[in-house]
Amino acid sequence: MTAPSNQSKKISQQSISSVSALKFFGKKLLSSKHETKLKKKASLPADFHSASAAKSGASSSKSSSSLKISHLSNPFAHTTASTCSSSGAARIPSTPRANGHSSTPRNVSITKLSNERIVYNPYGVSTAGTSLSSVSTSAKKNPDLGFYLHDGDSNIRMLPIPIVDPNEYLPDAMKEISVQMSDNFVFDDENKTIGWGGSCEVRKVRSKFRKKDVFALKKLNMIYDETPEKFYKRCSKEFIIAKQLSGHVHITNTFLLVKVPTTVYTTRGWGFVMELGLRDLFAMIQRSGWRNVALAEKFCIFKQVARGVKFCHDQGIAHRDIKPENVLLSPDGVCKLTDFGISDWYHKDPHDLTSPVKQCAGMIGSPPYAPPEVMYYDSKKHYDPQLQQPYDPRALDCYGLGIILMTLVNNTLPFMESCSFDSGFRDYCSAYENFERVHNRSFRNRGNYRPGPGTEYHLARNFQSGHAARVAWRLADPAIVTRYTILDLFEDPWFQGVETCVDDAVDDRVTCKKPIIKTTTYENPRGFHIAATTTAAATAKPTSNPFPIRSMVDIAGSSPAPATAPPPLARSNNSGEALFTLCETPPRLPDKHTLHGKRRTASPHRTLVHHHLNITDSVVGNSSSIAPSQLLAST
Ligand SMILES: Nc1ncnc2c1ncn2[C@@H]1O[C@H](COP(=O)(O)OP(=O)(O)OP(=O)(O)O)[C@@H](O)[C@H]1O
Repeated sequence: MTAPSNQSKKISQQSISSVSALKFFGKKLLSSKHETKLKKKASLPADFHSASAAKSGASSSKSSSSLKISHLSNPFAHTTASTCSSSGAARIPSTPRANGHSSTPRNVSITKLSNERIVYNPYGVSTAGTSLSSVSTSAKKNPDLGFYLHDGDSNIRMLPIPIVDPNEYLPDAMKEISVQMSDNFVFDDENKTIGWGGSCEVRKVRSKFRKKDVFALKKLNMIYDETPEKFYKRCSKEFIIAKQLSGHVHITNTFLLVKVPTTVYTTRGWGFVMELGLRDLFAMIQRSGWRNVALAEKFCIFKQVARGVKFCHDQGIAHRDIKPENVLLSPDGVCKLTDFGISDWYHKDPHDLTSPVKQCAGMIGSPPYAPPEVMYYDSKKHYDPQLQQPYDPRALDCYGLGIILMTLVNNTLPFMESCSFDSGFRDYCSAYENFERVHNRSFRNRGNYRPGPGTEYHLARNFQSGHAARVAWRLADPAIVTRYTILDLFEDPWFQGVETCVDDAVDDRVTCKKPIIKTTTYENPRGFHIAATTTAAATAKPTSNPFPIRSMVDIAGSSPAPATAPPPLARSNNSGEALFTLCETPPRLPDKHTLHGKRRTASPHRTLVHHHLNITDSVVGNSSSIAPSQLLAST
């Protein structure tokens, strides 16, 4: 791996000799309409790419690099408008929601909320002097959440007590009988952060009832001026999408949305209990040994990621932040998409997959993987507003796939940004047009499967196959109208012929270990804990749900019910006898019944033997418990 201190010399606009910078430049884009505050707090110098490159390697954790977009200001506002802008302003739900529900006082509060700006701060602290550059390198590497504990300062981003019950924000089908993390899980003794991102910290948690069952807890943090209400909406939307997609072999399973208590490990808030990934794809590519990985294995990884993207699109969801950091490798070596923080339903009516596609506007995604139509919204570039046209969010995912394929094969990013200010991108565009003009005039035509560019083209040189190069270039077509769609990709004969070591027909719900849920604790208005024993009968979803029946979109677009309204979910056994007992501390419950305690079945769906994990191990050493971000920090 390239040493961080050398990176500034090696990274140039034209070529990047190491993907170590990738994480740094893989920052999420900020909506141009919401960048005023960020400019003040996290402005990057004009010579950012060259001058900051050295720092980038040293601070390559996601938390130091990512600039979360501000479209999350009203993430649940699904309107009938054709534009699903990434900017909060464009997402004000002034029009009725697609489900036709009329305005309620809740809508009023949403409208008010959506006028507030969210500006991303990787550390969740919104002090006037805070900027990315002002955060110490050590803090970037290992953000210490200890300072969140100082609740007296209004700038400190800590959720007010009481933390809202996640069930209040979830559709009925996703409500859980247990929402307290500590009911069923304990933090791993290792006390290590295994990953972090713009608004989260990921730690290992263990089942209280079967210690060898380890999961990831993605503890979610508030960002900048985010209100608790916005926080809850943003996080529940991410959870709903992640949960909707769970069960596919190439999607990281997200099991529960839970309340996390303040402990020595972290501060109170919400968190996702997820399937634990071994490391992310970025951590693999970043290692020097990646260069020796056989092309067949790289193509296999690419195909797995593409299957994950296709599944998202088939479900009516655009991921919108496809990049190697958001691909986790399972302990079995299976590639799984994660991080649905800026994903969205892309149909006008999310429930109707035949309804028209919602167009997006604004900057979404992460620069090396974000296509030109997105980069036009970068206000710093001062593009003609005429170029800022609404775009199909699925095309963003396809472009990201193309850049991932180029990166996997070339062992480096093709260029920093897909815009005319980047000479590497300009060269790529020239090469693209040249190839089309000189070698294959119908290159961009649908159904043209003649070989793509060959060794004479810089960004096709290492493919060793004109067909593989064709797929990469067609996905990363700078022109959105001719770019491969996910269906085009799956029809491509070369892509179809790529062998994978994973059978995507396997239902991950069968193979993936799910957490055991045995204890349920609620706080009643008198402050007592109400602990419930889950029995076989109680494992069924509640029939007498105290929450009104609301659709996913309904919940997403509305404020939570008033704190006093919903009583805890009632449970009863077969005879109708209540299973709740009042006690001051939750009792330990007998290890008899489980909610999700299916045993993992046999093998991890291998059809062909590849060695992703062996490669990783040989490349990174015996580090199965080390998170990608730690690897980055330690190199
Ligand atoms: N289930 C998991 N198992 C293991 N590691 C994980 C898991 N989820 C996330 N990570 C690690 O934590 C990192 C951050 O997670 P994630 O991308 O979900 O956070 P985020 O805040 O949404 O990031 P971003 O800054 O891109 O928005 C990932 O890149 C990965 O390395």
